[in-house]
Amino acid sequence: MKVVKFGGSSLADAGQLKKVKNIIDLDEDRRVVVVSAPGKRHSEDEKVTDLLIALGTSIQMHQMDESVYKKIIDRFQSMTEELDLSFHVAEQVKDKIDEAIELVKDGSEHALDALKACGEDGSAHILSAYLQKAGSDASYVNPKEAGILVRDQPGGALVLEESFEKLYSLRHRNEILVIPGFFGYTSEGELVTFSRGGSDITGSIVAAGLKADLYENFTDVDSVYCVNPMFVDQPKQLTSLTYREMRELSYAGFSVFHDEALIPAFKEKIPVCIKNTNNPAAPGTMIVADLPERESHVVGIASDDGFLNLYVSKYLMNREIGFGRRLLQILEDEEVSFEHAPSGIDDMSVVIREHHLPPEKEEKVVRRIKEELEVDTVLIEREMAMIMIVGEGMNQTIGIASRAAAAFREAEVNIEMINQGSSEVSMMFGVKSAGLGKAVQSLYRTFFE
Ligand SMILES: Nc1ncnc2c1ncn2[C@@H]1O[C@H](COP(=O)(O)OP(=O)(O)O)[C@@H](O)[C@H]1O
Ligand SMILES: N[C@@H](CC(=O)OP(=O)(O)O)C(=O)O
Repeated sequence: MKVVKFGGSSLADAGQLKKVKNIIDLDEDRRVVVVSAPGKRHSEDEKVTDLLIALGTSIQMHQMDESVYKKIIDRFQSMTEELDLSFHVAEQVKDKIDEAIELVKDGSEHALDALKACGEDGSAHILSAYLQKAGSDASYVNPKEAGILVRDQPGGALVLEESFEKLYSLRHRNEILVIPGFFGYTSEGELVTFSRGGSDITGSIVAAGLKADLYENFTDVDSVYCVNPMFVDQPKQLTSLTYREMRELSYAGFSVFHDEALIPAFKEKIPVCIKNTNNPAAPGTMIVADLPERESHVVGIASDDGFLNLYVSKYLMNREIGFGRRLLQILEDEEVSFEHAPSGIDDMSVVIREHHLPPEKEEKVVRRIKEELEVDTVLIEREMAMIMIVGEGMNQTIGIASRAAAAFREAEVNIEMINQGSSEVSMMFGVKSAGLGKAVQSLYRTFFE
């Protein structure tokens, strides 16, 4: 049995839904389908999830944006009309959106998540109705009925272990099951969404729970490329990757697959295949537990910007037991999560995503570090980018760091920070955001051309 997930780009309009149906029809093992909210139809378009968030925010500010509401309703309505579905389907989707709007107006804690989830829920209602109309035995299955139980963390749900056993009982159902992605329910019955892009997580949880033979993730590219196609035209396609490589690459910027989505599939050793809805015949990228040793140890270069470096120095820091713990404790107290923390003899850097330390928090964090740790210097450098080169066996291979350093030199980009060691499959470089594109292109030439 295969669990198939279709991303927002695969559900953007009626034409895309027809392709989705054809893909399901092509393989009778594709019995469980997880769907995202309608995504962008063209580069200037808006994702339904973004529209729902904008709508929810406007309601919270007591100025419901009617034009956004209309855009959302129109998106779903035009799909149901083009697919020639009963008007009841569009009504059902609209009723759920209206119900969630009332919750936001009442100011209830989980209301924004309930509204955000309407995109995926609408897609699932429409796809299941469309499959039924075409004569398939298909049902809509709500994540509550499926048994997707999560920890109560609005916008950042984490799956609970008991979900997997409950999901297994879905194996007894013979029809095609269509499950909306992106959300689950707490044990108290509250709807909570995963982080953005979280339908990939639902797909992985469902595949793990059902002990599927394969988790197919359909998107809008033929494969995972060795570098974000935003930086390099037609980069090399990757036919296979290990779970560890893909997790590092997606965490560091390969947005094609959510980094948290690897873990459930990995635990059950379910292979993941990334495929293209617009070209389903292409083999895609397989993500598996182990691979035979490859000729080139670097398989991918991921990158992301929007980081800052919190730099702290203090003479004889190396002699002060507990310094690192106390620095990180201040960040924990102020609810600031960090990404990396490379250290020297008398100094330490903490790399943080910029949005986790907004200027209003920065002032307090810096003051506490100065007062409580009595440091010599504390500096915050914003507009930083991180580049991660990834590959199994890379860290046992001599010369990778020197080739990377030469690539940075050729691009005339200064390396602000290097971190290698903790992860056996990656090496991280910090650079100023302005040099990111040039550095990634130069690394691509060095390792892939
Ligand atoms: N290394 C990469 N390989 C392939 N695609 C990538 C990579 N890095 C970023 N992407 C982007 O990810 C996009 C697909 O992810 P996403 O937009 O979330 O799709 P979906 O709508 O299917 O969920 C691609 O169109 C591409 O622009
Ligand atoms: N619709 C949600 C969840 C998701 O997974 O979407 P997509 O498949 O379009 O990345 C979001 O935009 O975050």
